[in-house]
Amino acid sequence: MKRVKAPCIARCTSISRRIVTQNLVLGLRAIHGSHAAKPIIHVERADVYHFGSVQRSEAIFKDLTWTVNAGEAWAIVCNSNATRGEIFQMLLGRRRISPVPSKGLYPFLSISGQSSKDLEQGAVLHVAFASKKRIAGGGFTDYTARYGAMRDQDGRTLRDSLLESLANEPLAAPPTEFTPLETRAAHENAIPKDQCQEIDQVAEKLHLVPQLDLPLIALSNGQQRRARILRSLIRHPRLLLLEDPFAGLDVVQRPLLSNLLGQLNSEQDPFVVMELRPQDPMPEWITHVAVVDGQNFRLMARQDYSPFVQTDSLATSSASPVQSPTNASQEPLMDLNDVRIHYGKREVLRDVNWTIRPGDRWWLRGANGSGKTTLLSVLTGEHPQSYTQRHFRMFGKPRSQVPTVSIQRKVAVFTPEIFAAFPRKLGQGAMTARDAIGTGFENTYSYRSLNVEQMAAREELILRLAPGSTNEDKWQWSLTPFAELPPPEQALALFMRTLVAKAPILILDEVFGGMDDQMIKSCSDYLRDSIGQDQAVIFVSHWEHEIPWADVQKYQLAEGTGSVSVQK
Ligand SMILES: Nc1ncnc2c1ncn2[C@@H]1O[C@H](COP(=O)(O)OP(=O)(O)OP(=O)(O)O)[C@@H](O)[C@H]1O
Repeated sequence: MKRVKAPCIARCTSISRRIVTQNLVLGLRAIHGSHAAKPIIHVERADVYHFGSVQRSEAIFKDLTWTVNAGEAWAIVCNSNATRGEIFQMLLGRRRISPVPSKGLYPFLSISGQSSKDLEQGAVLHVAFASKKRIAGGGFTDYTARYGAMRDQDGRTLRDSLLESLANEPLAAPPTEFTPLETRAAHENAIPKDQCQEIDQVAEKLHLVPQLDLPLIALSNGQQRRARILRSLIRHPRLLLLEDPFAGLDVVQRPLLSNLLGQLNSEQDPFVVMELRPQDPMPEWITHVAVVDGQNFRLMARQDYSPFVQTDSLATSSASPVQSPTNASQEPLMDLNDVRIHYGKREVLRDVNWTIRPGDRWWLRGANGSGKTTLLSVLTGEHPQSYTQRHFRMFGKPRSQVPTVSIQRKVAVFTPEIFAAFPRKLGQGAMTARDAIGTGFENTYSYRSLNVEQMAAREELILRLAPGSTNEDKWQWSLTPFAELPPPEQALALFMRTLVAKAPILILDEVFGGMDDQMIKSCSDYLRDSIGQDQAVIFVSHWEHEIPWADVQKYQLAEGTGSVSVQK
C-alpha cells in the first residue's frame, strides 16, 4: 500500500470527524424525505434564459423537456459554440428556468431544485476544462513557473491540495434512495475513516498514484485533468457533470476513464452526465444522447445518434495532401543531441535526438506525462535547462547564444498552457480578437501597434479563417473583445495568432482540442494548403484524425522513460 505521510493522517482524522457529523445530519434528513424512485433531472416545457433577459426571443433554449432517470446514461452533444456548456450552466443554477420545475430540477435529491442549497452541499459537482471567459484581473498568468528547478518535496503536492479541498469545501451530499446500501450505511456510521486511504484508492482508479506526492504545478495537462476528476469524486457528489472529459487524454487513458465513468454511473454513485464534443467517439455505455442545435434540444436513444462528424483521418479526406519538400540538405532550424531534462533525480527526458528542418511536418506523440510539453519548452527556449544542454543548436547557433526574444519571433506557439494563460481582460485595456491575433508578431501577451504590412497580413488571415459567412461578419467578429468569445473561438483566435507572422517554426499543441468541427476543418485546410513550404510545423495531438497531413513524420516519446524513438 502507498506510503501515507504522518501529517496527512492527522489532518485526515480531523476532516473525517467533521464530515461524519455533517453526513449524519444531512443523511438522515434526506433518507426520511425520499419516496419512490424519482428522476435525477427533470425539466418540462421550460424556457431557459440568462438572468436579466426577459424576452422569449432571448431564450437560450425554448420548450426544453428533459428527464434523466436512474439506470440511464446520458451524453450531451452540442453542435453550436454559442450554447456549448449552457445546459450545465442551467443545471448549476446559473440560468433562469421558466417555469421553475415544480418538483425541483433534481427530484431525486428531495431538496428544492434550483435553489443553490443542494449545490452548496456538494450534491452536484461540475468539472469543466475549457478556460473561463475571464480570469481574476484578466492579466497574463505565467505558465513557465513549472519549468523551474522544482524538487518533488517543494510546493503544494496534489495530495495536499486534495486534503485542503476536503477541509475547506462542504462535501458529502445527503444520501438518497439511489445511494447504495453500503454507502448509505457508511454515511450513517463513521465514514470516511481515512480520507487519505480513499484518495489513494480513487487515485489508483484514475492512474494518478505516482503523481499524488508531486508538486501540483508539475502535473502534465492530462494528469491535471484527471486530478480534477479525482478532486470531485472524493467529495462524493450524487451527480457529476463532466464537460469534455476525454479532451487532452492519451489513447490509453481515454478508454480507462470512460470505463470508470460508466461503472460509476451504473452503480449510481455518482450519476454521471457528460457533455462531449461532436467529434468525440460515443462511449459504449451511453444509453441516451441529447443533441443541442441552437435553441433546440433533441433527445434520442443512443442507437439513433449518428455522429456529426466521422472520426476518419482529416488527412486522408484531403484530395491533395501537401508533401513535405525534400529538405535533407537544408540547414536545420533546431538540432538536439542527447538532450536531458531532469528535476533533481527525476529524469523527465533523456537521449533526445531530433533535427527539425524547414518544411518539416512533425507529429509529436506520447502518453500523458511522457514529456511533450517539456520538450516543446526546450524548443521555445523557455525551459531554463535549455541553456545548459551541451548539444542543442537553434537557427545555426548554440542555444546559449540565441537571445530568447529572437526565438520568440521565430517560433510561434499554441499550447493548452498559453490558451489558459492568455489575458482575458474586459473593459479598459481589453484586447479584441484582432488585437489578440496581432500579438503573434512579437509573440507577446499585450496589445502592440502594427505596421501596414502586419495589418494587411492579419486582415488576410481574418478574412480566411474567422467565423461568419460574409466579410462583414468576419470583420465584426474580429472586433469582439477576446474575453467575450466562446472558448472555441478564443482557440481559433490564438491559432491565427500563431500563423500571422509566418514564423519559421509553428508549434501547435492540442490546437484543435476546444474547436468545433467546422473550425477544425478550415484550420486543417489552411495548414495543408496555405502555410509556407519553408515553414516547419510540430503538431501535437492524442487524436490521429486531427493530423492535417497524410504524409507526416512521427516523433514518439516513450511513456515514462523519456527515451525517444523516431518513426517515419
Ligand atoms: N517541475 C517539475 N518537477 C517534477 N516533475 C515535473 C516537473 N514538471 C514536469 N514534471 C513531470 O514531467 C513529466 C512530463 O510532463 P509534460 O507536461 O512534459 O508531459 P506531456 O507529455 O506534455 O503530458 P500531457 O499529454 O498530459 O500534456 C510529467 O510526469 C510531470 O509530472
